[in-house]
Amino acid sequence: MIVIKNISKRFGKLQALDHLSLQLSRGACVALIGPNGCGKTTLIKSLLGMVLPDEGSLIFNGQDIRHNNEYRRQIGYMPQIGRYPENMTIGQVIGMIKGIRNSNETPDYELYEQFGIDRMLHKKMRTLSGGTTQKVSATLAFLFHPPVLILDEPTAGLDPVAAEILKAKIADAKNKGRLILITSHLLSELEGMVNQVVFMQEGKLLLHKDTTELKAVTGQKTIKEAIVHLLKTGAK
Ligand SMILES: Nc1ncnc2c1ncn2[C@@H]1O[C@H](COP(=O)(O)OP(=O)(O)OP(=O)(O)O)[C@@H](O)[C@H]1O
Repeated sequence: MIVIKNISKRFGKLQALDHLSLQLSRGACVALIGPNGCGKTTLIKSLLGMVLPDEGSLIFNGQDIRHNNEYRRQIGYMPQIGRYPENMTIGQVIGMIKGIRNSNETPDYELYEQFGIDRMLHKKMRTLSGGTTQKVSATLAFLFHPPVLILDEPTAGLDPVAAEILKAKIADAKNKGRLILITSHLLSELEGMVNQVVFMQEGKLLLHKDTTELKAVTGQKTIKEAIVHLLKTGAK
């Protein structure tokens, strides 16, 4: 579904992505992990067309994304920090996004209902807490039934009840065969949610493995233990 071929991106002297290749298929729920500054967000932004790689190509459903903007309609994106027009209310933001989308399809209002967004529609974006902004971002990411979801630290800042609601929604999307890419530093949160791990370091892909295989080759029980083991032994 997504084929990343040998992409590199420099910011001045800094090599944020370094000849990275990766294939992601439908039904995969992938944890994108690695130390701060290793290039995870740059990779995500490249997939979204927000960062232009210096070299390499990104193929979405067989088409190079440079020649086709339409592919973006198929991706639901939840940014780490959602930025919205601050004087608009939640209701106006949701209405605006639906207007831009201009689709006859019935939106997915499950998160909207579960997060109680209907009771907060009048609130201005600038007055929202970080967690409420995250709820709006999550609602928008899932609103149009996207076959691909890119979630940047999705549960960071959410209260435990909201985090469980979102995790159940991610599990449901996974069961429906969507492709889901999640970045998180909370490795224990990813346990039971993801079925593949992509580990990046200094802009390079260090490993891409099924979670069962990762645990088997490292002899560890959890993703967290397996990654710590790999980092200590330097093995791949
Ligand atoms: N627009 C930019 N201009 C200059 N440098 C940038 C820019 N965007 C990212 N970088 C640099 O590229 C490197 C990779 O950043 P990126 O945000 O992709 O890392 P990350 O893995 O998402 O980090 P974190 O885990 O902290 O979110 C960092 O050193 C960052 O400072």
